[in-house]
Amino acid sequence: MTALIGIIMGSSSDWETMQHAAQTLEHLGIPHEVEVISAHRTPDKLFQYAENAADLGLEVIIAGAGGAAHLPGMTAAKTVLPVLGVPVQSKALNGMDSLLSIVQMPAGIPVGTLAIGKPGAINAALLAAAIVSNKHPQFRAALDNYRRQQTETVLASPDPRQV
Ligand SMILES: Nc1c(C(=O)O)ncn1[C@@H]1O[C@H](COP(=O)(O)O)[C@@H](O)[C@H]1O
Repeated sequence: MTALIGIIMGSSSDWETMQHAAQTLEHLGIPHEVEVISAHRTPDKLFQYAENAADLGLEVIIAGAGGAAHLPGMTAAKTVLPVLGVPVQSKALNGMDSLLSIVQMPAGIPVGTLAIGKPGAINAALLAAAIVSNKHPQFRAALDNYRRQQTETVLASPDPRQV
């Protein structure tokens, strides 16, 4: 099966965060691809990627970027595929800049914005998995299993006063 989910990020320095999206999809067994693409530094590559994404079989795009994080919004401007934005934690402003520049899209061009950093990257993958499961229900079992394991881990956790 070709990749159903595309993970893109503004810089290879975002990989530390975005690897958690890739690892989550790996764990769920959902075909995905990863690329570094920047709306600022490689605008032509971004336009080409977003315009061709649906034809190449992608069903959801996860876009992570930090600082002036225009990548998710510009991707959404060039495709009607669902775009999930992950604000990468920036050094200067702790990711508030990333968050606000991704979440405050004008009406008409939606980006589903997740939390800053690793939790956002993991949840973007889980949400993308839920979206593709509508068309590919075989992945739903993996999602159910992920939830079950999580619940079991919490229920099995020791009394925090003894740790
Ligand atoms: N926000 C964007 C975009 C974009 O939105 O197109 N391209 C790169 N960047 C961000 O710049 C930060 C610093 O990048 P470098 O580490 O390469 O200097 C990264 O978090 C990246 O996502």
